[in-house]
Amino acid sequence: MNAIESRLEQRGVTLKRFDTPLQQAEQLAAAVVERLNMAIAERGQASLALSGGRSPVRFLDALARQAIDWSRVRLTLVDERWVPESDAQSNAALLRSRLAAVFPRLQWLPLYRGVTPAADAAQVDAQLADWLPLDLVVLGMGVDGHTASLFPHAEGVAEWLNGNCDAGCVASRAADGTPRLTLTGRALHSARFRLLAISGDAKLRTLCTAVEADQPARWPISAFVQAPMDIYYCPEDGQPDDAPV
Ligand SMILES: O=C1O[C@H](COP(=O)(O)O)[C@@H](O)[C@H](O)[C@H]1O
Repeated sequence: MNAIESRLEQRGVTLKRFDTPLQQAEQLAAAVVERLNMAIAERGQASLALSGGRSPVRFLDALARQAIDWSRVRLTLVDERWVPESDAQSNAALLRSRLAAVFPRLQWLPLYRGVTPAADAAQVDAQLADWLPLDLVVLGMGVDGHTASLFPHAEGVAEWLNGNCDAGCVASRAADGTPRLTLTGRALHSARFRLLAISGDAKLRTLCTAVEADQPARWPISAFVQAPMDIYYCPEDGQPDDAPV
């Protein structure tokens, strides 16, 4: 076992390595469905929060192929760019297009509402309260160590990373200052299970640094790398040909 695996083991987290992006995507989709089916069997429905960005395309395509009672699944995002779905940056648009085969059957809670970032976050927060604890959260991570839209050293981030944060959804900003909406520690820590998907050497190095440093305000991902969580890692960061750029 190498250094990162043993560090993660101390936190009760398992790192699963995959040789190809396709294997990683398919195994991640299978793990999601297993968790959703467990929740449906126990409580009659399942709640899921997914990440956006560039990385999840293959995973979303694999998820859309899964046979599960999608009408019992409540879906939201862990974060959103404050843009309408017509914008290429929209995480909601990514989910709607890659999950097109199952999307009409899901119960969908969008983050962007088009009022103001703060008003949208307050509206989502009120609706999300009924969904907590989420059954499953699938996180991604940027090379800078951000996860969801919880960015290093952002104003408010130390509080938002905390499980006792007042709100489950807040208005945040990306490193370039653009407005975002993000779930906070209140929603992400209380999830019954978390999966983290990362690809490429650079992200694995970030994860190692984040876990080693354990300074959540600098490396927001480190706040969530704790049980219950599995990490799905592939050294290759390949996107399918039809992935949005
Ligand atoms: O801004 C975002 O970044 C992270 C990582 O995105 P990726 O493009 O490197 O995959 C993502 O998890 C988050 O949902 C997204 O809005």
